Amino acid sequence: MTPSARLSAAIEVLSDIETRRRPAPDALKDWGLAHRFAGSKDRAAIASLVYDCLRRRASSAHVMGEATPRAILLGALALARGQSRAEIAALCTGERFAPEALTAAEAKALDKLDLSKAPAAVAGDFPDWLSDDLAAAFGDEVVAEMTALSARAPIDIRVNTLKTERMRLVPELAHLHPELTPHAPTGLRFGHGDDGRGPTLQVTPEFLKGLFEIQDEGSQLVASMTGVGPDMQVVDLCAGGGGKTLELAALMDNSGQIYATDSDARRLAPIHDRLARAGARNVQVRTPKTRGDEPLADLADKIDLVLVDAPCTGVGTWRRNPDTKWRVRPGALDERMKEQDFVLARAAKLVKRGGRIAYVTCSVLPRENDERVKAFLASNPAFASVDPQEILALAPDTLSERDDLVSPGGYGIQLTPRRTGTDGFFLAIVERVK
Ligand SMILES: C[S@@+](CC[C@H](N)C(=O)[O-])C[C@H]1O[C@@H](n2cnc3c(N)ncnc32)[C@H](O)[C@@H]1O
Repeated sequence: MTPSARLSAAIEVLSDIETRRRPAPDALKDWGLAHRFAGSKDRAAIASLVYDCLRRRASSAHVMGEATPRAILLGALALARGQSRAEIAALCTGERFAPEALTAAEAKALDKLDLSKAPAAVAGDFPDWLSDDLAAAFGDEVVAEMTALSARAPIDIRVNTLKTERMRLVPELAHLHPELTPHAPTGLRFGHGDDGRGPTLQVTPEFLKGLFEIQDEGSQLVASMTGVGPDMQVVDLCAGGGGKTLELAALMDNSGQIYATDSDARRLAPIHDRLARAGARNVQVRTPKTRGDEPLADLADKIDLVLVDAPCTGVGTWRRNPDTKWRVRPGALDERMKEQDFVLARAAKLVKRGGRIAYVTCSVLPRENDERVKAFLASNPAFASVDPQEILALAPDTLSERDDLVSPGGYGIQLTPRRTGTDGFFLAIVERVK
């Protein structure tokens, strides 16, 4: 397919997403099935275009003066990809499979790209109903922060120190052009090609041998800033597929004991293969037998550190999942907050005196972050908040002096794409003092 034909395909997929309110992955899959001539490179390039459009949906519609799929695509080529009006005009020729030529009004809009009068939710590309939450998180910086959260994310990996070292893996992956992550000491970063595709790391022999995991640098950092260390008794209470469990095992150098569980046995299932591949040997997986089963009852009052990698809206991962930002509803936030309170209460039962709970979300919303910690402390007088400065002291040198990372409510640390070049992650630590 020509680059122009890919634009037409992206417009088709966007129309499907808009008119039938479909999740982007489903619409893209259906398009691929209906257009079997399109190769994998075409499909990836079209997906990348569609995701760029979703990243900048509101601002693109604003600069173009209308919210049609075509207008959003044209605006996103300029705003997300930095293409000039002339470059866009050269693709939109109206010939064969190319989109129609630019109208005079479209050409003018692309020359101006005027966002000066756009409200914050439009300029920062987020749903209007989150305006108050995001203003509470970022104040005057909301547009700058949310624009950074609307950009494309790099692909990060965590080198598995149970099997190798970062500088040993670099030459093995040299053909994929890795760079060192700026902060995480065992991370490597990969960029995207011009068509928006990143390297397919999962098929490399190094991945299959368990030498690395795909994990955003922010996720790597928060796990390392929990203060986890060798010989501890640790619970990973919301282990999911085990992304952070694997990192905890590496940080503990396979010593001590990690108990990994999740209320959803299906989400937990892949952890077994991942642990085996990574060579993690200090992890006991506790799978709930029935809904509401407590597979950790024997661990009450025994644990040094409980990691609560809580279910959340995932606002901090919008760079990777731009579709979800237009789909998340207020009811979902309310639901996640209830779950967060529930898992924190569950964690409290496990911690021994002097032990800690590390509360993590991939969100930037104070209602899921500082406010949950505050509510927890109000109903659990045996716990006290650990000073964020103490958490920062556990961070790599590049971050340990960064007072700007303290969260707006003062209970934890907030990473964001703009501040740290990572996904948006929150970490707070509470200690059982009585
Ligand atoms: C952010 S995800 C975990 C991601 C995982 N830690 C990782 O690094 O790959 C949150 C998880 O919390 C789980 N969860 C939700 N409610 C829970 C509860 N009450 N107890 C334990 N896990 C829960 C969800 O099933 C989901 O897998």
